[in-house]
Amino acid sequence: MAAERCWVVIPAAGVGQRFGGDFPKQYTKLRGRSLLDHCLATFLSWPTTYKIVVALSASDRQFLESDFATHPKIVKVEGGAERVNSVLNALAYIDLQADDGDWVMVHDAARPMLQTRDIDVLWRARSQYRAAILARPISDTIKRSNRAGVIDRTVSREGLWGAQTPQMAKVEDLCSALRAGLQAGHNITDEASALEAQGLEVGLVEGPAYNIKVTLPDDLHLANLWLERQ
Ligand SMILES: Nc1ccn([C@@H]2O[C@H](COP(=O)(O)OP(=O)(O)OP(=O)(O)O)[C@@H](O)[C@H]2O)c(=O)n1
Ligand SMILES: C[C@](O)(CO)[C@H](O)COP(=O)(O)O
Repeated sequence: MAAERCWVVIPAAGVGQRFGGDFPKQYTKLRGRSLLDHCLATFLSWPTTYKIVVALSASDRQFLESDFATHPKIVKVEGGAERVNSVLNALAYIDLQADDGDWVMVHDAARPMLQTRDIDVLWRARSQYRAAILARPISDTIKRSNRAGVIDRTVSREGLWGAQTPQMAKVEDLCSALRAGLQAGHNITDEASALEAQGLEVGLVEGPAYNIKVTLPDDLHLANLWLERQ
């Protein structure tokens, strides 16, 4: 039986509005390397990566400075208006090349701390689930606010997880789920939500606390603190 292939999609066409700054946050340096390049380096060092499809803004000129701008395993596609559109554009490329049964992992360029050992944990879950994601059980007490920014009520955290990435599925499943979700007008903020909407079982695989998404400036400080402990 041929070795199972895993494609990788890195959505990296965002503007980083919440992060601020003069350029898109995926090009912010963390220990001298851009957030995006941290992700690319990790997946390039994972032996099962088949190809990496990076979705970039049409106006992106900074990827040319990436350490991996001309890497043979990396393909560039144009991103879209929302993250889901960027992912779907990358999948459209993969769909033309994928063999039946190929897997794909989608990982945010804004999550630079992922390690190959974390990818291995998710990859091993394919024996148990047809789709799975890294996620973290919620440990804080959860509050829902009212319009005045006051606690409206406490929400049980029982069974609540914070979704991370990578999110893994069969190429054909993810392509059809995202297309169906968009067609139905769903607000798709991660791959799992589209798969769930199609009735697919998506496994939850515990991811590391350090696999944070750099969304706000403070998140970059947190990432640096984690790296100091490595
Ligand atoms: N149209 C978009 C929007 C987002 N992303 C990517 O999706 C990932 C997660 O999105 P997020 O953290 O929200 O990044 P931004 O959209 O850039 O942030 P903001 O919402 O603050 O603008 C990022 O790697 C981002 O580059 C993308 O490829 N295409
Ligand atoms: C995909 C994701 O990282 C899972 O938590 C998250 O949904 C991305 O959200 P964003 O607003 O596009 O950063």
